[in-house]
Amino acid sequence: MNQSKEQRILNFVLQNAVRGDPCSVVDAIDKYCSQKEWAMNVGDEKGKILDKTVEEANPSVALELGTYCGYSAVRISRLLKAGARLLTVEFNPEFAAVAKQMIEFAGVQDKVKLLQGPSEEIIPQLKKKYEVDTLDFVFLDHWKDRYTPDTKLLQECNLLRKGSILLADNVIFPGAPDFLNYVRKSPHFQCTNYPSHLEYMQVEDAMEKAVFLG
Ligand SMILES: Cc1ccc(Cc2cc(O)c(O)c(C(=O)NC/C=C/[C@H]3O[C@@H](n4cnc5c(N)ncnc54)[C@H](O)[C@@H]3O)c2)cc1
Ligand SMILES: [Mg+2]
Repeated sequence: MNQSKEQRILNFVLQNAVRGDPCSVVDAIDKYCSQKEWAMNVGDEKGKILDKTVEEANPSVALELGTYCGYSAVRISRLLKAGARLLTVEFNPEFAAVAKQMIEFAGVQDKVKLLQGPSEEIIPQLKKKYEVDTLDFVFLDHWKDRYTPDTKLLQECNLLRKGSILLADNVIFPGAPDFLNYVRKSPHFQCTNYPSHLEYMQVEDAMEKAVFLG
């Protein structure tokens, strides 16, 4: 059975990155996906915006929606302080299997918990099953039409506190117009837009930061 693109990306990392070195894993994925096969990782240009936002949040508990191959899970977790953790949600079993190996190779498995399943089912379980009180940082990078319902779900489940930072990828391309409309119109969020480009391309894209005001 021939390999998937995601397995080819993982193999390139296993052969070209340094075990236990998250930066070398991130660089290897960017190298492969910019030179060989495009893939929907957040990439290095938007990755730098992600880094700055994670450093601003300095989260004890972070959530990622849409693990895919684990690029941003490795990128985020390499910046977490001792004892902090990232919960990352992925419902495609093939992608979850690749991401699990990516996370272990990078050596960040003690900081990252990969939750396999749909975000709409997992979010309501975070408090009781995963011992979350509130989330300090949330990275949204899953199906774009899930950004708004899942943001509302995070609010309904009391998972956000004053100062919780949401960061959404792709608000220009592929676009998340209803999400932008929702957070920018809501009195509960203070929003900032960060223009950038689609990963590995010269296409306009942007990230949106939405700070929960309580
Ligand atoms: C053809 C084409 C390709 C790429 C683009 C440009 C482009 C650029 C980008 O940066 C992109 O992030 C995207 C994009 O579509 N991302 C969707 C990412 C989904 C991942 O998350 C998983 N997932 C999706 N919904 C859920 C859910 N509820 N619960 C749990 N996991 C979920 C999936 O299983 C995937 O692992 C697209 C435009 C057009
Ligand atoms: Mg994306």
